Amino acid sequence: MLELENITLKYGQSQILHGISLTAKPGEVTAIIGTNGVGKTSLLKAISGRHPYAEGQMRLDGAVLDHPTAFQAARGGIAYVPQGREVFPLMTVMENLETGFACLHKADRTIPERIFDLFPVLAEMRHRRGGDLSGGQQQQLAIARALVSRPRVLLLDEPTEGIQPNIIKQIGRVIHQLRDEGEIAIILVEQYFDFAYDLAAQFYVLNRGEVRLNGAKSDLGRERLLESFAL
Ligand SMILES: Nc1ncnc2c1ncn2[C@@H]1O[C@H](COP(=O)(O)OP(=O)(O)OP(=O)(O)O)[C@@H](O)[C@H]1O
Repeated sequence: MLELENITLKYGQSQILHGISLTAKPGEVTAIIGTNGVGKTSLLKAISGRHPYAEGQMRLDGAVLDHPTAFQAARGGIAYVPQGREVFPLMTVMENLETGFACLHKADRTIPERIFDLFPVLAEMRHRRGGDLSGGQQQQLAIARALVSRPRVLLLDEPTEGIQPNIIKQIGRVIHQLRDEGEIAIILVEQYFDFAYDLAAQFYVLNRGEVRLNGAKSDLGRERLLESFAL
């Protein structure tokens, strides 16, 4: 379980996150929603060590992760699929997947076969260059690369952005499957409300770097979530 307590984050003098507390449990999707610029990506950057949080505490399965670097967060079991995917265009699909090895001990540096069960298209395209894949295929590759490190926490930043509807469905099915296996806590930042609503059990609605509303989907209900999301 990932726990954040009163996390703040600054870019220089400008404070972007103002005391975010959040819990994400294995076997559940926790959605972070909110309009543009409220701090969703910044929160994922804080969790993944891409940008250090200023104050607060982060714990994974009870152990404090004290201002981890990106490497330490990844080694600790936190995998990040960034907005825009960041696939290496000149490297093959296999080489892109192997970049997921960076945080692993040598003995663990294998690509689990199930990656290709989850994303059969990547098996077909394993020798193609990342830059030759469609946007949807690149998104699948970015998720697969994150899974190579066998994470306990998977951070997904707008996985549906700019993706065709049929691939969105496939990505949704994979997230369902990972969720139902019960091993990974999935944190989903998403602007596509129905996609998040279908997958997530817990919601955090951000506004100007603060949690405006949070709770279980079953308690909050669709109308209330939609209303707060739109504000
Ligand atoms: N590297 C940076 N330096 C300075 N300000 C930044 C930086 N990155 C983001 N910001 C600012 O921080 C605020 C929050 O940005 P962030 O990307 O976290 O929001 P978001 O909710 O993910 O938005 P979007 O949905 O558009 O991605 C914005 O005002 C943004 O301009």
